[in-house]
Amino acid sequence: MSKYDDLFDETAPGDSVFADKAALDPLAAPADIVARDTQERQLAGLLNGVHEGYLPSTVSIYGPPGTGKTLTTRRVCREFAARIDEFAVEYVNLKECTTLFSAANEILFALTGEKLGAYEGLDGVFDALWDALEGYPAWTVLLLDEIDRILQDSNYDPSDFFYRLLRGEGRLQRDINLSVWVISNELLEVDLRVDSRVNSVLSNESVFFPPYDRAGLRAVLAPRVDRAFRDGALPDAVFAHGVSAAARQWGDARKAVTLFRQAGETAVDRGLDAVTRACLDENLAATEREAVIEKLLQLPLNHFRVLVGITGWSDGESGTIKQPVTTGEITDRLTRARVPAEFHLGARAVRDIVTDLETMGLVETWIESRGRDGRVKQIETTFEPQWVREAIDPYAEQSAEFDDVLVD
Ligand SMILES: Nc1ncnc2c1ncn2[C@@H]1O[C@H](COP(=O)(O)OP(=O)(O)OP(=O)(O)O)[C@@H](O)[C@H]1O
Repeated sequence: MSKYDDLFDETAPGDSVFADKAALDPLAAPADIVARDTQERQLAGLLNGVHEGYLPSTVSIYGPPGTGKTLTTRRVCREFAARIDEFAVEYVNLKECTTLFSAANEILFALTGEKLGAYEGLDGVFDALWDALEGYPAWTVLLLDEIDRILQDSNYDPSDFFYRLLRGEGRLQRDINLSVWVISNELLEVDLRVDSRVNSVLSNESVFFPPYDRAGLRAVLAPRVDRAFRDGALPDAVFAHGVSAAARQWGDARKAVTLFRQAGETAVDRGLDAVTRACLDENLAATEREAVIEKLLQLPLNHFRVLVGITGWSDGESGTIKQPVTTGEITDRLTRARVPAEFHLGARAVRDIVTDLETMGLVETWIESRGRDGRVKQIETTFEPQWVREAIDPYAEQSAEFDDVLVD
């Protein structure tokens, strides 16, 4: 017997709690969309404008992650297109597009199945877009997902790009009815920091997707866990406990689905025939850690540095990370590293960044009175401070400048 026979034997699902684990894959589209009735109605109302000869130039679909924005909007638009011949919808995910040229090309690809070479430039791609849209039904909705990536383009101004898409010559000349729906975490104008010229051509139409509450998550999860687990492998009380915790912590359907899958895997690892509260609690902590680290990796460099400063002190005896700290301690920690002048952060900049971090929910602050020494601001992370240290390596890997400012 080779070692692989043993390996596969050992990891084979014996008495698994799962009946159909794929039901807990957040990428798998559910048969029905539940708990988003208000949003489905709003979207349908907007689309029905077609019957009156009007679609808004833009619609901002916004809300926190995992609240069903993409799923619901795509589904409602697709169902409408299936019923109305003069209407078409195209969905474009721009997550890989860090330049406006590549974003325009990706849109072109969705419409025509082809991309243009770089030598054609942005003008060439826009011309091709209008050409393609001429062959489209009278009304077209372009759904743009994860558009915030294009803010990174230093060659073009995103506002310009948007202005062209909404008011471009080619579009006006050919009288093309294009409605651009942007899916993102924030309102379109906030997310893209559009200038006043673009702001004046946005339609102010928006559909907000709030985090799911307990009832919402229960509705989303119930049909999935029903399929995913064997009879009796997820007791009602354990299900209710997981739903409440997920609603309290995130209100995010994707994370909630993942939580139940991981809890099931923990039960299998431990040879249990049912998922327990402990299986859920353990994974709640792990999912929380992953979510925080993911958030830390998205932070601008100085914000991340200040967090490194906030968690950069150890308590002498125990060696654990000292919390809370003062603004003075943070600046002190940051200036200890050998940092080139252009990266210096003064006390005032640190204070501003701490305020930002507080708004983002990453730190908490309060004022402590120290008698004759006056009042001192105390700062600590709202999560396990060790997670900042765990984020340092992955942050450094993705940031060319981080090595210059690393606090040693
Ligand atoms: N109302 C719902 N009914 C059924 N499943 C849902 C619902 N909402 C979300 N889900 C599940 O959660 C996953 C994530 O949803 P979706 O991609 O629509 O979120 P999102 O709000 O667009 O998130 P992000 O901002 O992170 O892109 C979906 O693929 C689906 O599995």
